[in-house]
Order: sequence, then C-alpha cells, then structure tokens
Amino acid sequence: MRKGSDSMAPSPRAAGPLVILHMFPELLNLYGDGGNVIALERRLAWRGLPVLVRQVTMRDVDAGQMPDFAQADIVFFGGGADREQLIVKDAIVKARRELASYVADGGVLLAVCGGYQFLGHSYVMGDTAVEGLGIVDMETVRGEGRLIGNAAIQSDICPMPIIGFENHGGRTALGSGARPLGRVLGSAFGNNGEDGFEGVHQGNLIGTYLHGPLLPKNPQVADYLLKQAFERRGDAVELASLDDAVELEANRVMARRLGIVERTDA
Ligand SMILES: NC(=O)CC[C@H](N)C(=O)O
Repeated sequence: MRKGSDSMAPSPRAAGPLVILHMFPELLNLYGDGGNVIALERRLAWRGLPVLVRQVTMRDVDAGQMPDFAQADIVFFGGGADREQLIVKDAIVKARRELASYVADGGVLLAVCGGYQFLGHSYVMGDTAVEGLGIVDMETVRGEGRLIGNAAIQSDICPMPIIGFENHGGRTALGSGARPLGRVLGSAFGNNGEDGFEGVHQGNLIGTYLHGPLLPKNPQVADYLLKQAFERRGDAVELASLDDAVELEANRVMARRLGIVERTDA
C-alpha cells in the first residue's frame, strides 16, 4: 500500500506511525466528537497503516507536559459547552505559538464547534471575552438563542454534501482573510445563520460547527484529512478504498430528509 516515490523528499518521520493529538478529550467532547479520532484511527488500521493517538488532558498541562506539536500529523479539538471552554482556555492559549507554527507548517488540524471557536481572535460570551488562538481571522459572539439542528453543507473538499448536527450559541464571522469550509444547504445555520457560510478551511486546517460526529458520518472528509497528513510528510501512501456503503447511504438519507437534491455529478 505504501508506494515509494522519488519525487517527494520524505521527512524523517515518514515511515513511522501517523501521530494524532486528541486535545482535552475529557472536556471537549460534545455529541461524541471523540468519534472523529476513532474514525481516523480505524480508517488507518483497516488499511494496515500504523497510527499513534495521544490524548492530551488538563492533567498533562498541569504537569507541564504539553506535547511537541512539531511531531504531530493531525491535531483534533472537539466541541464543548461554554463552561468547559472556560476551563481549557488558558491551556489552549498557552500553546498558541507552537500551534500557530504547526498550522503554518501545513499541519493538519480539525476543530469542531467549541474547539473551532478557539481558532479565532476571541469568543465573547456575554460580559466575558475569551481570548482565542488568533490562527484564523474570525470572531465569535454569543447571540440570542441557540442554532440547533441537523445540517448539510457543500464544500469543495468533496463532491458529496457534508452532513452533521449543529448546536451553538456562538455566531462566528469570518474576516476577509478567512475562507469558509463550505456553504450551508437547506435550512442549516452554519457560522452565524446569516451569511450562508459554514466553518473555515485554511491550508490544512478545518474548523466547523458540525458534530455528528463529523468523520464517521462523512468518511470522505476523514480520508481528505489523512491524505493531507501523509502528503505533508512526504509519505506517498495510497489510501486504499474502504467499504463505506453504509456511511454513504446514511449521508444520502439525511440529505434527502433535509430536502437537499442530490447532485448528479457527485
Ligand atoms: N456545541 C459546542 O461545541 C458549543 C460551543 C459553544 N459553547 C457555543 O455554544 O457556541
């Protein structure tokens, strides 16, 4: 499965396991967001590709053991309630420099909902402004009521609609320098319920409001991230196709339920 390539210079880690950092799973794990990491892990294992998952918890941070992001291939942040976000905020901002250089170096990062909100300049919850990483030019402000429901978006990373579930009080506005992950389809809310955009996609970073969990429901997004991670380290792995019939049918059923017409070119 692992194909040799002369054209790309492999990094010294190219032959080792793909390293996934799961950030604060004990606090940022709404609606089974941890399933995203399981999906990545399983999709590698099913293909016989080695993977190493490291969970990074508040206990590690308190013990002064932040991971070395330069050794990571994929970093994942799940969603969390405002209360949990307030618990992890300082630990996340402390890693700002390392995370920013990881992203600038093309590191793959997926952040969902509460985790996504941390990528921007700030998340304003009423009277409290939570400082973000400032890696993405965006702001989040908690609004009146919550934006809740099953959702579908169209992104240019894959032909099928991306399906998920959103539930957020924060409204995110992307700055002029930020590109959305996609456009909402049907009656989904997306970043703010107003501009029709959902998430952010910048280099190998994806932020989204979509829980589900996202990757088990959208295997095409999981493989997109894996492909980017292998490419970044110059590892010419060909991702063998897997039997995703059940997942893809579930995706179609939900798209139909949401009144989304299937594209004929997908
Ligand atoms: N689902 C989430 O991760 C929620 C994120 C954030 N606490 C909000 O309500 O906007």
